[in-house]
Amino acid sequence: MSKAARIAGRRGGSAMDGREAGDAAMGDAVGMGDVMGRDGVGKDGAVPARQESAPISRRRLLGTAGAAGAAGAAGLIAGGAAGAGVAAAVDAEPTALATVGSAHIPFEGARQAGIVQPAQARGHLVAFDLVAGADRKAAAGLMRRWSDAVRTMTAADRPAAPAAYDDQVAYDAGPSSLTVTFGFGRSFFGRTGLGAALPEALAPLPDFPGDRLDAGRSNGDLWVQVGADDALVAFHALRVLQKVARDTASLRWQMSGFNRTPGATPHPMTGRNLMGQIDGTNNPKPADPDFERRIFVPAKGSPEWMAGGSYAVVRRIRMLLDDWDHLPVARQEKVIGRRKSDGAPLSGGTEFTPVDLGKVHADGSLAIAGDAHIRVAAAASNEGAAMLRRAFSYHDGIGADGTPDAGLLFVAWQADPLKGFVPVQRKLDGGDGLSRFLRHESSGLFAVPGGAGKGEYVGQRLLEG
Ligand SMILES: C=CC1=C(C)c2cc3[nH]c(cc4nc(cc5[nH]c(cc1n2)c(C)c5CCC(=O)O)C(CCC(=O)O)=C4C)c(C)c3C=C
Ligand SMILES: [Fe+2]
Repeated sequence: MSKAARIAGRRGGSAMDGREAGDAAMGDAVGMGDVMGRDGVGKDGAVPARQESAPISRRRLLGTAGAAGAAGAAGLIAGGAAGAGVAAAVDAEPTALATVGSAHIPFEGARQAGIVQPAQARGHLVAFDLVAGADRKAAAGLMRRWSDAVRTMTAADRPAAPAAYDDQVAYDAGPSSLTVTFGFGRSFFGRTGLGAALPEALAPLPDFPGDRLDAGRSNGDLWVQVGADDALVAFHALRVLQKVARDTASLRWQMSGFNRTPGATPHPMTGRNLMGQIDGTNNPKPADPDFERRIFVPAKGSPEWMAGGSYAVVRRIRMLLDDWDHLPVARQEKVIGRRKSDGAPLSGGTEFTPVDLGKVHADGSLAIAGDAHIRVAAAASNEGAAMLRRAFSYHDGIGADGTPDAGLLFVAWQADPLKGFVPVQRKLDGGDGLSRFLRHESSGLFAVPGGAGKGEYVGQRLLEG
């Protein structure tokens, strides 16, 4: 193991990065206690940047973050070359770069990782189909091999001897908040003879009139979500999973995305999407009394094997960025219902001020327009329907039409898609001012079971039940 990795490893344990506040608020959700020590909760319900277990002031952490790429790398390289004196200096002056690498999210738990934790800087969404002849037993073997590989890759300490399939791409890096989340698509159940265990909630999503879906990039037998705060760590995890799947499942589609790098902003804040909006503010919060019920299948839920699980709706949503960019900022704000600069609702206040959908101006006009995205999407407009949004942006160059092939890899989590994504998207499809600037290009719905315990694999209750 390299000196850099050892230094990062020593600082590892329960360390976590200085993630954006909105994300952190979400990350403070269920199960975060098993991720790391928690900081206090701010007055807006957001939590400040998480800190290392080693004493390091938040100011210093953030102050070094911007320069971390240069200073941190220089320090680590120097540590490798010049011996103990420099290594001691690196130890005494930890950098934010080392903090990002050593952040560790456990694989094992009642819930799978990658749902309530903040979305990482890098993400890959991938679907696989079982190869011809791969039956339930083969699928169980794959889920065990996948789970064991992820258990190793997400561990705080890397094994001294890498597994045979490990190409060592991420050898020098810490776990970097790596999470891997597994789901089953509707077609999986027919292929494995598990039709009796098919959840009702996996009924195909309705056709929305505005959809422009590419079937080849939609659905799939198995879904894998990889997230990490380091690009090589994320690539490595995906590559290992693909190698491990060989002979049992083949790639159906793959999409790669990104978010802001932890520590890139001078203070923690909710991230922005590629339209420039602060996105994620009004996600359900774990402190909400109905958070659990809305996002996770209850212990006594149906089917039994989905207890502690959730349903992921995955949509590749292209943003028509050239059209959007032509809109003056005031019009853009009207389309969303929030100010672009700071995410404050147009009904007044600051980012986390509750939205007042009833507010009218002196001239009688609505402060938040009738077709504003946050009005049409609000739980209050959809009989309480709610979902946890955890997205990655994507940019795959310029499309055939000469405009950016860019947008949002939108992932919505809920206990029941019929009480989350479906009613909201039905309404957005017809009545959302934002929909003129979006194109839904692919879609998937996946049953994501609860997490694996010690020695277990994800999906064991389904495959061996
Ligand atoms: C079907 C559900 C949703 C889709 C699809 C969707 C796409 C989408 N949204 C944005 C940008 C923003 N969305 C915001 C809020 C928001 N969006 C949804 C649902 C969908 N969005 C909900 C339920 C909410 C919360 C509404 C509320 O109760 O206030 C916001 C505002 C900030 C925030 O609260 O997150 C933005 C900005 C884009 C760009 C997009 C497709 C690419
Ligand atoms: Fe939205």
